[in-house]
Amino acid sequence: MAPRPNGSGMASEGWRHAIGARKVSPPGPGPSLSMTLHLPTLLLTVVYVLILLGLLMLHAWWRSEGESTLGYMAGTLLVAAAGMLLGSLRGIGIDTLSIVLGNMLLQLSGGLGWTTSRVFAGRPAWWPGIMGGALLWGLLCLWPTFLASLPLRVAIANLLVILYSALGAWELWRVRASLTVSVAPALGMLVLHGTFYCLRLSFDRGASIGLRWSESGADFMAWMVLEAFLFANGIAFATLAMVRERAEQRYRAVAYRDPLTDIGNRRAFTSGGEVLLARCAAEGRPAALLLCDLDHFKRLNDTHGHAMGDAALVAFGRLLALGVRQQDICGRIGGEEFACLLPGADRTVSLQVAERIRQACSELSLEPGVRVSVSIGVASSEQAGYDLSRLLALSDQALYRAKANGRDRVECSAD
Ligand SMILES: Nc1nc2c(ncn2[C@@H]2O[C@H](COP(=O)(O)OP(=O)(O)OP(=O)(O)O)[C@@H](O)[C@H]2O)c(=O)[nH]1
Repeated sequence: MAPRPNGSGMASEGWRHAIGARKVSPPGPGPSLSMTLHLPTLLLTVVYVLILLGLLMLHAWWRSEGESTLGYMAGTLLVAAAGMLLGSLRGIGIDTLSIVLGNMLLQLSGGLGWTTSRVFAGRPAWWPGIMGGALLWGLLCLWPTFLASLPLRVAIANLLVILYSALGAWELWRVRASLTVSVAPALGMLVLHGTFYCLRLSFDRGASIGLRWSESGADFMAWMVLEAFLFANGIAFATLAMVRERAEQRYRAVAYRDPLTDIGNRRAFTSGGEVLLARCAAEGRPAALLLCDLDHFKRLNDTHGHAMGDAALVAFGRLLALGVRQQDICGRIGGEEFACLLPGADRTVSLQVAERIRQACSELSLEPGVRVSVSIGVASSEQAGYDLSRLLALSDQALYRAKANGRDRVECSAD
C-alpha cells in the first residue's frame, strides 16, 4: 500500500489547519501589538483576488486585440486560483488529488508566469517549458516515497517556484536595454517572489526539522498565502502597466509618423522642432529651417497618375531623411510640402544644405522621362529668432519667392 501523504509541497494542511494561524507579538512589556493571519480568510481572499485579476487580464487581453502577454498573465492567475483552491482542500478525503493536481496547477501557473515575461520580451512561448514543472511534479508523485515525504515535496515545489521566478526575471533582465518601457517593478516583484521561496526553502522543511507541521507549517502557510496575495496583485498590475506603456508608445509612433513616406508628420515636426529650437536657444547655437515644396506636383499627378505622385513623395522623403544629419528633424508637413530643421546651421550652411537637397531631387529618377524638382525657402534664427512659427512663416515667404522666380531653386528669407 502506498504511504499516505501527510501534507503538501505548496499548500499543505490548508483548511484542516485553519486554526493553526498564530498571533505574532513583539517581545517586551506594554500593550502587545499582535497580528493574526487567519488562513481560511487569507485563502479565500487570495483565490477571489486571483480570479478577479485573471478576469481583468482576460478582458484587457480581449480589448488589446491579441497582446499575448496579457493572455498569459490571465492564464497564470486563473490557473493559480484553481491550484490554490484544490491544493488547500485537505482533510476531506481527497488529499492525494489535492497534493498531485493542486501542485501541478500551481507549477503550470509558474510556467505561464515565466512565459508572460518571455513573450513580453519578444520571445515565443515554449510549451515544454510551460508544462515542464507540472509534468515533473506529476511524475514525481508516481514515486510513493516522494508522495509520502513532506520535506521532499516542499523542497521540490520551492525549487520549481524559484526556478520559474528566476527565469521570468531573467527574460526581462536580458532585454531591459532594448525595452523602452520600465520593467523594474515586474522585475522587482519576481526577484522578491523568488527570494521569499528561497527563505521558505531554508526555514520551512515541514516535519524534517523536527517542528510539528500542524503548528509551524500552518503558520508559514499563512505567510505564504499572504505573499501570494501581494505578489499576484503586484505582478498583475506591473504587467498591465508595462503592456499599457508599450501600447502607448506604439500609438504615439503611429500618430507621429507619415504613413506614406515613413518620416515624421507635422505633429512630430512641430513638437520635436520646438524642443530642438529651445535647446539651440539655451546653448546659443544658430538653427535654420528649410521649407521644401515639390514643383508642379499637380501636373505630375495629372500626367502620370497618383501612384507616380506618391512614388515621388516617398523618394523625396527618403532623400531628405538620408540627406541630413541625425540631429536634424525632417517631416512631411503637408501634401507635397516638407520641412527640415537644422540645429547648429547658420545662414551659409543652411543654404548649402538646401542646395544639396535641391540638386539631389533634380537627379531623382522615378521612371525614364519622369523628373521632379523642388523649391526651397530657408529661414534662420539669425533673422527669425528661435520661434518655430516665425521660422515657418519666413521660410514660407522665401519659398513663395522661389516659386515666383521660376521654381527648382533655393531662396533665403534675408535675400
Ligand atoms: N499623389 C499624391 N498627391 C498629393 C498628395 N497630397 C497632395 N497631393 C497633391 O499635390 C498637389 C499640389 O498641388 P498644388 O498645391 O497646386 O501645387 P503644385 O502643383 O506643386 O504647384 P507649385 O507648388 O506651385 O509648383 C494637389 O494636386 C494634391 O492633390 C499625396 O499624398 N499623394
